[in-house]
Amino acid sequence: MYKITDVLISEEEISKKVYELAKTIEKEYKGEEVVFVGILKGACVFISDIIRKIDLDICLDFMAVSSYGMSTQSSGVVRILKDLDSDIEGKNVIIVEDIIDTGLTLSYLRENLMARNPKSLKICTLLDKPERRKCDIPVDYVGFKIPDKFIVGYGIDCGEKFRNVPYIGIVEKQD
Ligand SMILES: O=P(O)(O)OC[C@H]1O[C@H](OP(=O)(O)OP(=O)(O)O)[C@H](O)[C@@H]1O
Ligand code: HPA
Repeated sequence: MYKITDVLISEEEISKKVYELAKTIEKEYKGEEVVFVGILKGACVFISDIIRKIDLDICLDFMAVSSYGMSTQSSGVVRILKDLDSDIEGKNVIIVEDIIDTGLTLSYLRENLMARNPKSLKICTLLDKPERRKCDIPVDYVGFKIPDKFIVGYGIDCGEKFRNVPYIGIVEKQD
């Protein structure tokens, strides 16, 4: 059984960072349309919060992928469970992720979306765990760099639990 043993990032810190990221993106895309692609399920809370702070013409779309299943280890195999509803050819696209860990999910998604010929493709993640990276991936907007701990909350799960926790917590296995 997994339990939250510590708070890593508080609700207030998240909210401040989400606002900062939103304003950076808003400035960089002034006068342009942007398609925000949320990666389900983990990014559902982050994308809902960030788009409401961005004053631009935006479209919202989602992809659902899974590489962790019910475990705390990436399977390394990324499965698309739901594809985009819209065509992104010629569009500015920002992939919105909750966390980059090994980088395998984003590396697969980036290649997959680049093949659809967007005008531009950038990556925005709330959390980045650089110590665990298995492949190089350019990340344009990062909220927090975090240590190599398994974390949950703010949309992020462990075995489908803890997504509704409003802060980022560290989980550990308890007997
Ligand atoms: O960098 P990586 O090691 O590939 O890990 C990052 C991915 O893992 C999590 O998704 P998960 O497969 O757990 O699905 P979920 O978002 O539905 O929880 C997370 O939301 C990222 O998409
Ligand atoms: O630390 C994590 N927690 C939950 N899901 C994850 N997927 C990749 N890393 C993590």
